[in-house]
Amino acid sequence: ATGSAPAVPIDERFDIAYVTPVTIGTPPQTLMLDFDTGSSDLWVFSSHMPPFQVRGQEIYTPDESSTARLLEGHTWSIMYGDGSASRGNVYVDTFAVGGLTVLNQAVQTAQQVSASFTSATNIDGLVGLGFSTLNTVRPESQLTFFDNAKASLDNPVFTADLKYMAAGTYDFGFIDRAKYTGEITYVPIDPDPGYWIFTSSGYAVGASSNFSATPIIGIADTGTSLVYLPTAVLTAYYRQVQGATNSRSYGGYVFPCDSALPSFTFGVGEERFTIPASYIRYAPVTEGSATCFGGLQSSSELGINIWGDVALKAAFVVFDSRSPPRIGWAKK
Ligand SMILES: Cc1c(C=O)c(-c2nnc3c4c(C[n+]5cc6c(C)n(C)c(C)c6c(Cl)n5)n(C)c(C)c4cnn23)c(C)n1C
Repeated sequence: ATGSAPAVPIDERFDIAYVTPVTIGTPPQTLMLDFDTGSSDLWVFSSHMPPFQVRGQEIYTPDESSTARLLEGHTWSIMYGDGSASRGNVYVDTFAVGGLTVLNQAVQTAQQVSASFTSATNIDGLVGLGFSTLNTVRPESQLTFFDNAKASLDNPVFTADLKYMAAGTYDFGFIDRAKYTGEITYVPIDPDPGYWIFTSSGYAVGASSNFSATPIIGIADTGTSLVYLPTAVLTAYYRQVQGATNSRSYGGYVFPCDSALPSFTFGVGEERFTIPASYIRYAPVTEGSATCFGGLQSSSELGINIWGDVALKAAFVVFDSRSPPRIGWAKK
């Protein structure tokens, strides 16, 4: 089996997050979920939430699904890198995305979500595509939809073709030759931490003329908007940007929106991927401001580097869960 589904930006002005249509239950209930390689819980806004926490999101109502079964005594609770959080109980039900159907998928129903989820009116929940070891359901952790689907897929892979200010695609079980050019460069993944962790071979500010061959260990994370890199890399980049400062009040590097920006190049093995300046001129710090927030930010407080959507949009990325798992990057 194979599947293919769109990854649609939730906001038409900036690439904040991408959502993908899925159906859950019988008859099918359609929700728009954020497919996130940085986590491993499939959770949804649900009829178990207090109504004031729901602001326009679609909700999953297990009582209206003839195939929903409560997973007695199981609960979950998750906190994300931006401090947002959610928790609740667990059902198993039929889950379908892009022509793929998984029977008895663990669907984590929210009972509580933090304010930032309530205000994200276009996100009805998340689908974790990380390794199932990260799943937070207790007492027995659950498998991701991809792990449940894997045996029936033509190949144990999924690919991300995210786009700047446009709908991209998640493909499952196959690698679409029409979505990339040249060859795919594969590098090993360390699955132990549960993330898609790989080592980038280095970076260059601007085109890859002055490439600095320094290993950068980071996670490929479709659920994170920006790129978080070591301070040394960031100072090298923002040194080239007129008026750039690391603002405590805005919580990161900002610069005048009309400043000239270099592109940013990162290495995967011998291959070089360039993030255009337009992706790094991420968004005005507030509506209409002449100060812009950078798409490259510091990972110094995070303990891990994160290649979020700003980087993933610059490539076609293959998440290959053969043994041992590996990640592939190609130009497009
Ligand atoms: C260590 C880390 C992150 C690691 O993941 C991270 C981050 N970056 N985007 C997101 C997340 C998103 C994507 N996302 C980003 C958004 C931004 C930047 N803004 C202004 C809004 C309104 C957003 C929404 Cl609704 N959604 N979602 C849906 C969730 C649950 C996220 C959790 N963390 N997160 C941050 C900000 N930091 C510091």
